[in-house]
Amino acid sequence: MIRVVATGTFDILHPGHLYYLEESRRLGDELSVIVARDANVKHKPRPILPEAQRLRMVQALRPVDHALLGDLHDMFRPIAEIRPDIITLGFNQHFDEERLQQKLRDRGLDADVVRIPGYPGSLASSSKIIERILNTRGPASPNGPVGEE
Ligand SMILES: Cc1cc2nc3c(=O)[nH]c(=O)nc-3n(C[C@H](O)[C@H](O)[C@H](O)COP(=O)(O)O)c2cc1C
Ligand SMILES: Nc1ncnc2c1ncn2[C@@H]1O[C@H](COP(=O)(O)OP(=O)(O)OP(=O)(O)O)[C@@H](O)[C@H]1O
Repeated sequence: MIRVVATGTFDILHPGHLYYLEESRRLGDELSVIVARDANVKHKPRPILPEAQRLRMVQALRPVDHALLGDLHDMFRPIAEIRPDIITLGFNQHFDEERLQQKLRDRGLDADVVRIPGYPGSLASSSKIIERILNTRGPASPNGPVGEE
């Protein structure tokens, strides 16, 4: 039984998320997904959707066997509980594979870290979808919010 763990924020789902999770699941027999806590998303604007909603949607995706909210303080705690054989990183996740692998070893965890490539498409990105909404429906757009002068 090969256990795989994937991680991410998953704010506003798109085909890039699905591709990352499908490719992660293909590497093993069981895929667990750790969804980032609202309070821990500090490297970019806070998610639009609250963590419980992001979790519920990830849980419903076909490649996903289990989904859980991450720990608030220690990112290695869920990993220590799941004990995966493989941890996948998405193409734009800001972790260095070797440093992460070393930190895992330091904690007595011997998962392999595998980088999954990107899925093409200008709207395969939560931030690009938000940008498009603002450009096409925001107050300054030609189709700005209905009912506003
Ligand atoms: C091995 C690993 C474990 C993680 N565990 C947690 C966690 O327990 N709690 C959490 O809030 N974020 C955790 N994260 C971070 C997020 O799930 C996510 O990867 C990070 O916020 C980068 O988000 P993005 O790629 O969605 O932008 C973990 C990331 C990795 C690589
Ligand atoms: N187009 C894509 N192709 C492959 N993997 C992707 C793609 N978009 C996101 N992922 C992966 O899905 C996981 C969750 O991504 P995340 O929630 O950061 O979405 P995002 O669309 O990259 O967000 P943002 O645009 O705000 O950076 C990460 O591992 C990320 O690398």
